[in-house]
Amino acid sequence: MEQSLTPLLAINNLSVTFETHHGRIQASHHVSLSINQQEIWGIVGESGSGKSVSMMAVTRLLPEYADVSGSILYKNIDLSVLSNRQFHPYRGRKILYLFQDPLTALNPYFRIKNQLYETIKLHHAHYDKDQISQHAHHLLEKVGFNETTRILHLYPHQCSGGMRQRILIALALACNPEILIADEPTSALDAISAAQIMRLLHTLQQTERLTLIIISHDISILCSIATHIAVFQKGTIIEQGSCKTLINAAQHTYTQQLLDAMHRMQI
Ligand SMILES: Nc1ncnc2c1ncn2[C@@H]1O[C@H](COP(=O)(O)OP(=O)(O)OP(=O)(O)O)[C@@H](O)[C@H]1O
Repeated sequence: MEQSLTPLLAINNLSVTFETHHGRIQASHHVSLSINQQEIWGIVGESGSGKSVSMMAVTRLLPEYADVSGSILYKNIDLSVLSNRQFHPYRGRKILYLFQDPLTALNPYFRIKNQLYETIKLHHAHYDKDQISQHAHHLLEKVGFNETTRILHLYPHQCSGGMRQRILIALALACNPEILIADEPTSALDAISAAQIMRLLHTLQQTERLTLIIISHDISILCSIATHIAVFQKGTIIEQGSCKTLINAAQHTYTQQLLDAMHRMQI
C-alpha cells in the first residue's frame, strides 16, 4: 500500500557547489530523500561522494562559500527559505548533526560535567542546579554508563573512543532532537565498540522515538540497524530504498559491489 503520510524530512533536488580558489567543486547534485518518523536511514558511499556535505546542508553547517540549492522540508516547512534567525530553533533542537570525530567535537579543556551541564542549561533554562545534575546523570545512564559521577569528572582525553562517542550521544540527547544525523559514528572505533555504539543508537531510536540518519562508508555496519539505505556515488544518490529490498535486489553495480564485499567479510 502507498504511504500517504507527510514525510518528517523531505530533501528535494539538493545540490551543493563550493566556489574555491581552485575552481568549482560540485560536491552533491540532485539529492532527494524522503524520511518518515522513526526510520533509520543509512547513507553509504565511498570517501568524497558527498554524504557529509549533503547532510550538513540540511543543518546549515556548510561554510558561506557553499552554494546550496533545492528544498528541505521538515514537517512540510521549507527550511531552505528561512533566515538564519528563523532556522535557529530547528538546528540542534529538531535536527541535530553529530560530528564525525568525538575528540574534536568535545572541548579538551573542560570536564565532561561542564560540557554536559552547559548543554542541559541551554535546552532547559528553567532547571535549577539539582535538576541539571540529575538530568546529566540520567543522560549518562541512558547511553550506558554506570559510574556517572566518575565520568562527569573526566576530561575528554581521559576517555576511550567508545566512551567519547557515548558522551557525544548524551550531549545530543540533552538537546532532545527529533532527527539525529550521525556522521561516521563508529569510524574511529574497534569492531566491538562499533557494534556497541550501533546497538545503543538502535535502542535510543526506540526509547527516544528518534529518526536516525547514519552516514558511513561501511554498508555492513549500516545494515545491522538501518531500515533504509541511500547509496551515494560521485555526489548523487544512485540507489535508495528499504534495506531488505536493497540487500535482496540491488539494481546498481556499485551497490552490488558493496554488498558482495560485505558478504565476503561475513564468511
Ligand atoms: N568546505 C569544503 N570546501 C570545499 N570542498 C569541500 C568542502 N567540504 C567538502 N568538500 C568536497 O566536497 C566533496 C564531498 O565531500 P564529503 O565530505 O561530503 O564526502 P563524504 O562522502 O562525506 O566523504 P567521507 O566519507 O570521506 O567523509 C569532496 O570532493 C570534498 O573534497
